[in-house]
Amino acid sequence: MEDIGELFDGLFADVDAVVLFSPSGSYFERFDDLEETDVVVIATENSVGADSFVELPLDFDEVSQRVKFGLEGALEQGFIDGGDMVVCATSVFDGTADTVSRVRADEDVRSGVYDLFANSRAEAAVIKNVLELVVELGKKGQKGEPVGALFVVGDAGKVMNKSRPLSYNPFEKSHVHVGDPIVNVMLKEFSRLDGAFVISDSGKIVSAYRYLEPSAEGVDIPKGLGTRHMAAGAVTRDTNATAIVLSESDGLVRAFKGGELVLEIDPEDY
Ligand SMILES: Nc1ncnc2c1ncn2[C@@H]1O[C@H](COP(=O)(O)OP(=O)(O)OP(=O)(O)O)[C@@H](O)[C@H]1O
Ligand SMILES: [Mn+2]
Repeated sequence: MEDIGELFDGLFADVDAVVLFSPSGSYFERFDDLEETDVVVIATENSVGADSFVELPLDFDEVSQRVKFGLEGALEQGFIDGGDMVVCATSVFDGTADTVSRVRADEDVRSGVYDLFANSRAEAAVIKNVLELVVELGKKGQKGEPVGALFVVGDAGKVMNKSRPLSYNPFEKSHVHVGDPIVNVMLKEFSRLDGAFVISDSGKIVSAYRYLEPSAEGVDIPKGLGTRHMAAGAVTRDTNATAIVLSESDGLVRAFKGGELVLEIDPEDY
């Protein structure tokens, strides 16, 4: 009779690399001297001191997103090669490695989500701060009401040139940055009004209430999304900005880069 290990042998056959998501130190050490198989660690911090390390900007709740982010990062940093067979160990339940996925790291896994953090014009921490703010706004709404919001992050000069004010800019001449708790309260308050927020590469709030007027020619966003999302997609094709959008109608948070939808998350999962 076969034992369970043999039955699952196929999962581990011909593996080029093992990817460990947020491993404990002792768990990591057991893998570290594997022969012929590379070990890559993906976590918010490299607390185990791995040589091959990809930084996770947030704990993706959905495993497929976590794995995509990790594999894109590992490909980008050259820890694995396109076409490699990879086994990922991650946690779905209580923080210990309880789930294994076998994935081929080809171009199909590239959704652009790693690229969003690592290769946006804006600093990765700024993207992360905006994403956190938008997720929080999506969870709680504003005064209990669902609210929509559009943040255009990075390449602010060009974004300002492709937009016009809908009202006076409350951030005119101020030097405040996203991520500051008081500023985040203000941003949430202003999100009830129309238009987009424009944020610089370093996180400075350049403007609220901007009406974006990018050329939407050739922008291909999923059907069913309205003008806010169209403007978000289009402005990221017309400039080097990244757009992060909270939908008032379906409550999801989406990010666009290079004219494409690269991330879609449900704030309730975070
Ligand atoms: N070009 C634009 N620039 C800035 N803001 C815009 C633009 N177009 C729409 N918006 C904002 O988006 C809001 C919602 O518009 P609309 O319902 O068409 O978008 P949507 O993509 O369906 O978004 P939602 O899912 O939040 O409803 C508008 O009230 C406006 O504040
Ligand atoms: Mn709408």
